[in-house]
This record gives sequence, C-alpha cells and structure tokens, in this order.
Amino acid sequence: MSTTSSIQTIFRDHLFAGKSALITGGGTGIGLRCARELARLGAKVVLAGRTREKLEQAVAGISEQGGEAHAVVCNIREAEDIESGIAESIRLMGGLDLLVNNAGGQFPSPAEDIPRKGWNAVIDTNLTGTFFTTQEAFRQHMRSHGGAVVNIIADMWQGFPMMAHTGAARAGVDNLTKTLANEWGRHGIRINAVAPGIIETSGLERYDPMVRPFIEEAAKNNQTRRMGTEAEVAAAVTFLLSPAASYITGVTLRVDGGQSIFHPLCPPQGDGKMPVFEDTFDRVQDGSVP
Ligand SMILES: CCCCCCCCCCC/C=C/C(=O)SCCNC(=O)CCNC(=O)[C@H](O)C(C)(C)COP(=O)(O)OP(=O)(O)OC[C@H]1O[C@@H](n2cnc3c(N)ncnc32)[C@H](O)[C@@H]1OP(=O)(O)O
Ligand SMILES: NC(=O)C1=CN([C@@H]2O[C@H](COP(=O)(O)OP(=O)(O)OC[C@H]3O[C@@H](n4cnc5c(N)ncnc54)[C@H](OP(=O)(O)O)[C@@H]3O)[C@@H](O)[C@H]2O)C=CC1
Repeated sequence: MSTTSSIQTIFRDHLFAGKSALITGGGTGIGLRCARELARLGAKVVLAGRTREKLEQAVAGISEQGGEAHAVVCNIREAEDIESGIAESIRLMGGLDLLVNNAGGQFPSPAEDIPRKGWNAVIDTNLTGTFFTTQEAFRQHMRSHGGAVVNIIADMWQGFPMMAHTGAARAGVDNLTKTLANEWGRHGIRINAVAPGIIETSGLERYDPMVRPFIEEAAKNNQTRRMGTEAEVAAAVTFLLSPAASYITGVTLRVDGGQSIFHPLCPPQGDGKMPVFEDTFDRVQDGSVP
C-alpha cells in the first residue's frame, strides 16, 4: 500500500505496516482522525458506525490519500451487530491487531431530568457497547494473536455535572481498562485509555446551539485556554497503540490541557501560550499544501 507522503504527522512512515485496526465511531471526528493517521502509517482500517453514508464518505477520503479503509455498519448497542461487525472486520482486513473504542455520546441534562430511556442509551453505548466490542475482539482474534486497545473516555475525574450518565459510564470504562489490562496481559494484549477534555469536533455540533456558549466558556478552564484538536487526541491514541508504548498498559492518558487538574488557588490565566499541534490532513485535502 502506498501512502501520501505530503501528509505530515509526528509519526514515522510505515509504523503500522501489516497491522489491522478497527475504529468504532470512525466515520467522524476523533475516530476519523485516528483512522486517517493509522491508515497513513500503513494500517488497514475498518470504520464502524451506524450511518453508512458517513462511513463511506470517510472511507473514500482515506482511499484518496492512499490508505486502505473499509466501512462496517454496526450499532455497538446491539449484541448481534458487534458479533457480526467484528467478524466482518477480521474478514476484510485479515486480522484485528488494534482496536479504538471511540464510538460514544451523550446529551446534557440536569441529573434529576434524565429519563430512563436516555440513561440506558448512554450507558448501553459508552459502557456496555465498549465492553462487549472489546470482549468480541478478544474472543474472535486477540486471545490468540495479541493486540492493543485504546478506549476513549472523557474528563469525568471531578464528576460530570450536567452529564451524570456519561460520567458514570466513562468512569466504568476507566476501571475496565485496568481490569482487562490485568486479565489479558498474558495474551499479549495491552489496553489503555485516552480521556479528552473539550475537543473541537463535529460531535459538538450535535448539541443544541444553546449549549455552545457554556462549552466555549468551559474550554477556557485549562492551561492552553482553548479547545483541543482532533490531531492532539489522535496523536495520543496512535502513541498508545504503537510499539513506543510497549511497556504501558492499564493507564488513562488525559489529553485535556490540564483541565482535570484545575485548582481554585491557581486558575488558568492569560491568552494561552502553548502552541496547537495540528497535522496536515485537512490542509492536504483542501489543497492548501500539496
Ligand atoms: C447547559 C450546560 C451544559 C454544559 C455541558 C458542557 C459539556 C461540555 C463537555 C463536552 C465534552 C464531550 C463532548 C462529546 O462527547 S461530543 C461527541 C459525542 N457526540 C454526541 O454526544 C452526539 C450527541 N448525542 C446523541 O446522539 C444522543 O444524545 C445519544 C447519545 C443518546 C444517542 O442518541 P440515539 O440517536 O442513539 O438515541 P435516541 O435519539 O433514540 O435517544 C434515546 C433517548 O435518549 C434521551 N435523549 C436523547 N437526547 C436527549 C436530549 N437532548 N435531552 C433529553 N433526553 C434525550 C431520550 O430519552 C431518548 O429517547 P426518546 O427520544 O424516545 O425520548
Ligand atoms: N469532542 C469532545 O469534546 C469529546 C469527545 N469525547 C468522546 O470522543 C468520542 C468521539 O467523539 P467526537 O469525535 O467528538 O464526536 P462524534 O459525534 O463525531 O463521534 C461519535 C461517533 O460515534 C458513532 N456512534 C455513536 N453511537 C454509536 C453506536 N451506538 N454504535 C456505533 N457507533 C456509534 C457516531 O456515528 P453514528 O452516529 O453514525 O453511529 C460518530 O461517528 C466519543 O466517545 C465522545 O463522547 C470525549 C470527551 C470530549
């Protein structure tokens, strides 16, 4: 497979040559950025999600940039979808070495107003869906071949006001990350997590526009004084999947500009002096760099 050499990221070419990666929620946002990075570095990728059109558009973008990508329609809230989606991914790629459990979402609501159906939807997606996707990857491939898994969670370290459901689910995944790292290390499997702060993605656009000012205000409460980029999260995920992290398992890496260490005695100030890390995927795609 050839890759488009003009795309610049922090990782060396062919880092994942011969590897197969499944990214849930890979059709958009952070998941798509991870998929593009892994494909650029030589991995075959499967993008899984519920919406075929989004997946196919994403696959076409990766193919145009010289990567090998496939779409698998799969709702991680459905046990049968997970089982068939993992089987299809293994069939398409010839294996499954890397798994990014990125599919997820929630809605803002005061805890007292969360309806049972909404609570269940968020737990089923973020906690139960993540667990059974990982279990199925283990049963169908990783138990006998090893692998590396990264779970995407969130900054819920001080609780998650207005998002009690996702706070509980993501804390569960943080704990699962440690349990599975302990249980499956003997099979050559590493499992880690990444906990993003507030990241500028298509996902934020799915919230009611009335929520946007709150998100922008909240995003100043970190040492960079800005939202994170998809590239900054994807770089952390890629590192944890790579051989450079071969002695790391069971950890959660916070990619939040220091949001989760906010301290009232020294709150973030100023305009933010830390540079943004951006790759050049978008600029190559829109033609602004060759
Ligand atoms: C006011 C201040 C708020 C401040 C908050 C600041 C927080 C900033 C930090 C942000 C950090 C995280 C960001 C992200 O993760 S963005 C990326 C993820 N993407 C999303 O979250 C996408 C948006 N969410 C959804 O798609 C849905 O919420 C959901 C996760 C539930 C999945 O939807 P799905 O389509 O699968 O399910 P349904 O639509 O059938 O919904 C099932 C039931 O869920 C309840 N529900 C859903 N949406 C709402 C809502 N907006 N309000 C209340 N209840 C909701 C409801 O019971 C649904 O069933 P019914 O429709 O039958 O009633
Ligand atoms: N952006 C941010 O600030 C933060 C994001 N995160 C988390 O990062 C992850 C990626 O979010 P982001 O890229 O921002 O947002 P997106 O909404 O763009 O990504 C979520 C993806 O998950 C897919 N998805 C949702 N539900 C399911 C399901 N039941 N089965 C399969 N796929 C599903 C969606 O596709 P489809 O709807 O077509 O199925 C979509 O592609 C999410 O888990 C999110 O909660 C965490 C902290 C902060």
